[in-house]
Amino acid sequence: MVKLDHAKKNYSGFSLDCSLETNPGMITGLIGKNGSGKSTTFKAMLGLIALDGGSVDVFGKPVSELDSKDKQRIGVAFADSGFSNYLTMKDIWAILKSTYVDFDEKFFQDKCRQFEIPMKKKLQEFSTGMKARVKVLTALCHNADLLILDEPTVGLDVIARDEVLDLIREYMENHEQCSIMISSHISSDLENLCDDLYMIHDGRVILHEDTDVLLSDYAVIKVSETDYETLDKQYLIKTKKEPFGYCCLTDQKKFYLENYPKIAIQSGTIDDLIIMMNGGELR
Ligand SMILES: Nc1ncnc2c1ncn2[C@@H]1O[C@H](COP(=O)(O)OP(=O)(O)OP(=O)(O)O)[C@@H](O)[C@H]1O
Repeated sequence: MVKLDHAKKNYSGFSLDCSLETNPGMITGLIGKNGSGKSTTFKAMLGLIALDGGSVDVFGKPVSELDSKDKQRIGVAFADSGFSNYLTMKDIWAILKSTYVDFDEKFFQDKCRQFEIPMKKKLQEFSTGMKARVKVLTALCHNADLLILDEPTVGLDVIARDEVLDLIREYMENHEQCSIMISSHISSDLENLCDDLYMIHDGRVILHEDTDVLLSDYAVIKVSETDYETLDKQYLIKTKKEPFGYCCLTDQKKFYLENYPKIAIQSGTIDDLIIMMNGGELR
């Protein structure tokens, strides 16, 4: 549904060169630390920045050729809601209704009620959590086929984060053929939500894998210097020198469990993977 093929963007001190794709029926996550290029990637996907190279296709055509009908099929939540802080929820409701042909008024009303979003207060009086819910609701309210959600949970406490993630999950259940691209620097948010994950670092995709595979086949191996010498290194992706010896990342956990029953092998969490992929030496 979206395909970036070496989409390039150069800023002073930063360059993006990103290839990724997301398909119908899938929630695809983009993980990376601050400044790694997540928002720039999303802006490229929406044609909001001029590329310095590569291509971006959405719904099978170049993003620059999307017509207004195509754009109706996209729901977007960016860091900035795009609405003036002087608007009330009632104003926003009217704007959404006149903007989107397929605006789902009942969904919007039900969710505003569920989240106790005040209708007559100005956005500037809303809490961070309230603003985040509004942002996601505006992306989800018009039955879009493609959702692009840039850090929808940023700045939220655990409960608010769960509510937003549940909202996204529920949307996917009700729109089975839709495609969702979501970014976060909080890996646990995406671990339980996404079908596949892209890890981005310094504007480059450094890992792409199905979430299930990441959680089942990847592992962190900790070994002394002596054990490291005898370790079969063919399935190690990264190795980092530590005071105790070496910390290694593998995508073949089973192989090391079967062949080295005595060494410490931990099923990697996504955070472990990020730490290992962002440091250490590639093998
Ligand atoms: N318009 C711009 N002009 C110059 N530099 C920019 C511009 N937009 C982004 N950058 C730089 O590009 C890099 C990537 O920024 P980007 O916002 O894509 O990262 P991010 O992964 O979304 O970060 P965060 O998690 O902090 O939102 C940063 O170094 C940023 O300063």
